[in-house]
Formats: sequence, structure tokens, C-alpha cells
Amino acid sequence: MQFFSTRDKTRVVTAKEAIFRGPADDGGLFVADRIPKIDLNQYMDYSYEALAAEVLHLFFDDFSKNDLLDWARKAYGSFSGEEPVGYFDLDTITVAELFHGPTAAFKDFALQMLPYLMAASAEGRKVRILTATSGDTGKAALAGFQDVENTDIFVFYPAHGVSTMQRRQMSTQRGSNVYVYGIEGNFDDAQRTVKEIFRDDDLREASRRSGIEFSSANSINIGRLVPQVVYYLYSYLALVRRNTIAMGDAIDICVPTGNFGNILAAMYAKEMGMPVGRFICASNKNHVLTDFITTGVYDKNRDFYKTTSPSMDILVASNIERYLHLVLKKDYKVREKMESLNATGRFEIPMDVINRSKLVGYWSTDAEGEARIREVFDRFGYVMDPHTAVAYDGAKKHGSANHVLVMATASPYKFPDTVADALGIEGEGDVDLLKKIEDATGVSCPRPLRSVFDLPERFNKSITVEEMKEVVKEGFHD
Ligand SMILES: N[C@@H](CCOP(=O)(O)O)C(=O)O
Repeated sequence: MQFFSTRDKTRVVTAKEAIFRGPADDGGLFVADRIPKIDLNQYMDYSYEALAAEVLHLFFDDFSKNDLLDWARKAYGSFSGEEPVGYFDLDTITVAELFHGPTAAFKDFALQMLPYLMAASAEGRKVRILTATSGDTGKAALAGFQDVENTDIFVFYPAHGVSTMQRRQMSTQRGSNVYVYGIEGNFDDAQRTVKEIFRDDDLREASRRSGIEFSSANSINIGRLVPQVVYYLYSYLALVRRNTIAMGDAIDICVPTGNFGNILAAMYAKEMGMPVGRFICASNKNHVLTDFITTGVYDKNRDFYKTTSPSMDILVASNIERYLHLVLKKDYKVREKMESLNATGRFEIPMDVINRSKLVGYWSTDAEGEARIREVFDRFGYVMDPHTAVAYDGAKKHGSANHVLVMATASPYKFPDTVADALGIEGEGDVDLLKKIEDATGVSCPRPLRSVFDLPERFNKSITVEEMKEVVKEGFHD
């Protein structure tokens, strides 16, 4: 399989090169030259790891299936529970828990795997991973790349825009190759500046002279996206195995959406052969995506809000670019839209294109999310994190005829203040609050989250957005 830039079909590279580079040099994102088709019946009895190896091999045939299986076993071996994804039924909705990995967020599915893909793609070259995060990717990337040979990793997060737990997870990160900075700006500032660094000829040249290449651990890297396709296919098969649906039935998929990578992975799963009715894109008060989906106009010129679902506090969703490639097909059209987004902050596509892609969108206020946390706990004894609550609210607003899979992207213990508020729980300090939530709900806090309060904080420096370009020069020689 070959990969090319969303903005220029002639820029063709191998899977290894696409993973190693991160974004394409022209500012576009790498996409596969075709999406492989599968017959789901063949995979009914596959373990998660075996399915991951199969799916990854279909896209990334530069790697052998044996290597991929070995890496998948290592990547998912540290997940808690009987299988990497957990399931909980709420009547006609099944929650797919994607937070049983080492950092308690769905990002672990890709970021426990990406370091193996990256090392094999780098073939001995030194790589500096640049990562922008609104809270979850940062920690998952740090955990994945910690002490990986020939690699270091720089993470930038909004200093005043993540939860206390998310910040603490990152500030206590161990490893000799990790660098973590809070920035005086929001996620969009961090992501925009990282993208500028990739396109800054002087910086790229200076890094190359030092024998270091930049790459990305964000979902702009195709090596982040394909491992996320696996949990959709696996979950569909799990619903069939659990007799919730029959093979061939369409399901609706509801995703709390930030950078649009997760919901796009679901769209790739549909292209591969998974029956899907609707993709329900759930947003918070930063509802640029809901407006796009309901009007055809993407317009980032608006206020940026801090919400209680901070991982979704994003106005420039990078993978909209790959979505445009999927629905518009032509690279020149994608380039035109992205140039318009860069120049004016907006672009437009016809509504019938969005409707054909089966994408619908809803958004929720913080209060609506908290009300859902309370309602679902009272009714089912189930505790949702604020992002999952936004998705649940979106699914309820949509009112599907099909069975719905709601993707639970993080443990509720990553956002204890909001969960406690919603459930009327009070605690004295961070550690006590975790304990009080455990006592009130009977749900245990994942050990890696509890233990962040026992670890020394290594990184508590914040920098300006402008300083980001300076700090990534760490270790460059003149
Ligand atoms: N919500 C994300 C933002 C970055 O998304 P990514 O999927 O491109 O890494 C986060 O938690 O950091």
C-alpha cells in the first residue's frame, strides 16, 4: 500500500516513510491510496491483538504480520481487563470503554503501538516527536515513547486548559528523553505552532544538520490513525458475539470529537466493510464541527471556550482534512479548502456531500454533560467521564433507530472534579476526592492515576507560544 498527501496525489511514499515523516512536506496529511475491504465474518474469533495485526498489515504491508502481532501483544499486554476494550450496556446504547490502557485514555490504543511502528520506520535514524495536546494525547505519547532508543519527545499542552489530573500525569512523566511544556495559549495555538515547525525550512535544516528528523505523535500521523480503526471493527464483532446485533446489522457510532481522528477511524472501518448507519459527532461548547456538519460551513472565527471536557476544546480539527479527502476525492479540492481555511479561517462544502457521508452532529453544554453523568449513574450505576457524557447526550439527542456504540474515551478519574460535582460528592483535596468517588460509586480509580500524586513533579515550566520554536532546538549543534 502506498500513501500520498491529501494536497498532492503525486507525493507518493511508503507506509514507513509516511509514519516516519508525520505530516506531508506540503502541509497535507498522508492518506492510503485505497482503503482495503474485508469480510468481517472471517474475524469473528480473532483476539484483539490478532485482529490488530491483520488490519495493520492490510494498510502497512511494509511490516511483516509476525512483527505486527508481536508489537500488538506488547502494546496491549499492559491493558487491564480481560480484553483491551470493555463494554457496558445502557439499553440500546453500548458504551465501548477505550480507557483501560496505561494512561486511562483511548489514545493508548495507538500510542502503545506507534513507537514500534516508528522505530521500524526510522531504521536507525534519530527522531524528535513533536506533540500538541489538549490533555490526553500528551500523556499517552509520553508513556509510549518514554526511553525509546534514538527518540525524544516534546509535548505542549495549554497550561490553563487541561484537568488537574491530566496536567499531573504529564508533569510527573519519567524518562530521560521526555520534555513537557505548558504553553500560554490554547490547543489550537500549540497545534498550529507544531505544524509551523514542520514547515519551517530553517528549523528543519538545523535539525537535519544535527542528525535529527521531526515527526508527530498526533493523529496527523497515519501511524496514529490506523490502530484506531481496529477497535471499531473489534467492537462490531463483539456486539455480534454478545448477541446485541446480528452480523450485517448497521450500528450508529457516537464519538466525542476533538481533532476528528477518532471518528474518521470509524469512517475508515465502514469503508473496510463494517455496517454503519450514522456517525454521530458529539461536541462541547466549541461546536465548530456541529455547525460544519449542519450547515456545510467550517468557520473557526469564533470565541474559544474552556469547558469541563477539555480534550475537545479545539477549533481547528486536523483530520477534517482527511475527511475532505474521503468525501471530495480530489486532492486539488482539498488543497483549495485548506488554503481557504488558512487564509480566511473558513471553507464550505455542499450539504449533500456531508449527508451522503452519514455524518450528523450535536453539541452539549457543560451542564447537559453533568446532567447525563448524574442520570446514567442513577439509572444504571455507571460512571461516565465528561467527554463520554457529551457523546451520550449527542446519542440521545439523535435518537437512533439502530443500536448505538458510544465511544468512552477516558476514565472518569481523569476528570474527578467534574464527575464529583455531577454526583454531588465532596472531598478534601485531590487524593481524598478520588477516594470519595470510589466510595460513592464502587468504581475503582486506575492505579496509574492514583499514583500521580505520589510522584515528584518534573515539569512545571510554562512558556509562550513563540518560545515553542526555541525549545525544540534542544541539543541542536551549530
Ligand atoms: N484531544 C487530543 C487533541 C490531539 O488529538 P490527536 O488525536 O491529534 O492527538 C488530546 O487529548 O490531546
